[in-house]
Amino acid sequence: MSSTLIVLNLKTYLEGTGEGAVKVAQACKEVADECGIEIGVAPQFCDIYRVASQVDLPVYSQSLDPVGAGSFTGHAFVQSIKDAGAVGTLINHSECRLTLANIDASITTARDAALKTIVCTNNVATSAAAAALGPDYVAVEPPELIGSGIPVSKADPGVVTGSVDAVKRINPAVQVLCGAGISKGEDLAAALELGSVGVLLASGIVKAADPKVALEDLVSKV
Ligand SMILES: O=C[C@H](O)COP(=O)(O)O
Repeated sequence: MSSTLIVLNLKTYLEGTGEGAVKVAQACKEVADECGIEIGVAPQFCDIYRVASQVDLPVYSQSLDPVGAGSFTGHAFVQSIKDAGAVGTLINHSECRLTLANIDASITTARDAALKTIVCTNNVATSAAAAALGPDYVAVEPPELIGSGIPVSKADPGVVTGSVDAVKRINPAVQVLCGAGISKGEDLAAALELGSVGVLLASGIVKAADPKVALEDLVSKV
């Protein structure tokens, strides 16, 4: 496996009782095995167990709450997420924003449970701030490009290179992903050329007529 990472966020695109998530995860696994690039998937909370127990690939939670065991209602508890089979979590996705203090607490909560952390950011300044908190990855995604089909690597390359430079300066152990509008092989290739180690993406693959064909295109130029 290369050190490139692709994380496919299923958001709330798929209805049903998890069969759709398993099917897309299976496509991710097959393409990952074919191309040697790590591909993870972030399903709905209630699908984590089903996906992780049926498909051998890295499963991420779409978020978590920094609460422990006990008197907490309506929260995404880290131990349940981990026991369901997740290996990591997104934090502060632009569709699930947190305060700085909660980002910090979520990273600590995930790290204490040995879950990998991907903190989403919206610009260079927030990428720098996130890097200071020491997650495994910062994923920079300009919100206006999310779901647009216009790839960040083409529309706003500066936010990727700026985030890579800022993160490297502040905490070289943190790796940078980028996302928003990524769907094609040329988008992933450009993202890597800009210095990121991979991509966080969703609609271009999940909404494709055939997600496996879309994934094969995505990895075709690296
Ligand atoms: O989590 C994924 C990002 O929000 C990107 O979404 P998108 O690929 O649909 O633009």
